[in-house]
Amino acid sequence: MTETVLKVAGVSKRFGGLQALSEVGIEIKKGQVYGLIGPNGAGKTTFFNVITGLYTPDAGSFELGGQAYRPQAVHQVAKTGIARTFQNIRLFADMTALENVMVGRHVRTHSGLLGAVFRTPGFKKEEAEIAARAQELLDYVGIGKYAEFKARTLSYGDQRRLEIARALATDPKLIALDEPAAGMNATEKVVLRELIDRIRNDGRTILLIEHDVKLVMGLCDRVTVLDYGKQIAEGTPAEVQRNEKVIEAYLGANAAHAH
Ligand SMILES: Nc1ncnc2c1ncn2[C@@H]1O[C@H](COP(=O)(O)OP(=O)(O)OP(=O)(O)O)[C@@H](O)[C@H]1O
Repeated sequence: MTETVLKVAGVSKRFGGLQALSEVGIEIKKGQVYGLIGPNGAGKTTFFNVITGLYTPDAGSFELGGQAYRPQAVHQVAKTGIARTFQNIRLFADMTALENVMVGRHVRTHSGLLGAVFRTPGFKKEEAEIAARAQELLDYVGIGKYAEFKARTLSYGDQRRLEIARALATDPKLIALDEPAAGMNATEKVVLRELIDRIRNDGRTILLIEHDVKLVMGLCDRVTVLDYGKQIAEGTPAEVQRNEKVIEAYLGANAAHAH
């Protein structure tokens, strides 16, 4: 049996009078790409924010790599082993690409603040190792030649890849990508798809929110569909595509957009 990486059950979250999530649960196996889709406002980002510690849930149980965890704070969740990217890119704009990835790696280092302040030999050795690893990750996502460029000078697609490199730097059990294809052109999307495929084939496990249904259907092993905070379908892409509730939710959303 394949190992379960993330198992969450009964996640609920209310904002005032709005039930943003009602008892949502997913189980992601090692090596899977798991998709989270649904019309605008369905609760996808809220669900991401809950499992990564940005929002406190009203209810829910959480297990990562077979260990219960409480998603209380973003840095704790990162240490537990979930790394994420954001819908609105969050890089250190004036730091270089390499430095941005090095920051991600510091989640797993030991020298600490005093080592950094006094620049101890242990710290310097560790820094050199971190820089080398960061460069490897930049090469891996295909932007190695921009290592010394400031993050803000990179193209949109390259910034998204840089975010992925930074997430990988934490050696996560699960990498959570929040709309990685947003704002990308067709060519960039093809490259992104290849990258996500490669990350999976290298043994990583990925949770993906994505609006581009074609990308999700082509890439994901399993998909959960949310609508108004409720999980209306779960299964393989082929299964959810022919689910009546899913068809209705999307047709309804399209009809709403038309007005
Ligand atoms: N911090 C918040 N305070 C109040 N309401 C919120 C908050 N965050 C989200 N919501 C509401 O919860 C609902 C779900 O929003 P969410 O952003 O999770 O949806 P989504 O599926 O990610 O949508 P999109 O595809 O547009 O990003 C929406 O009605 C939204 O307005």
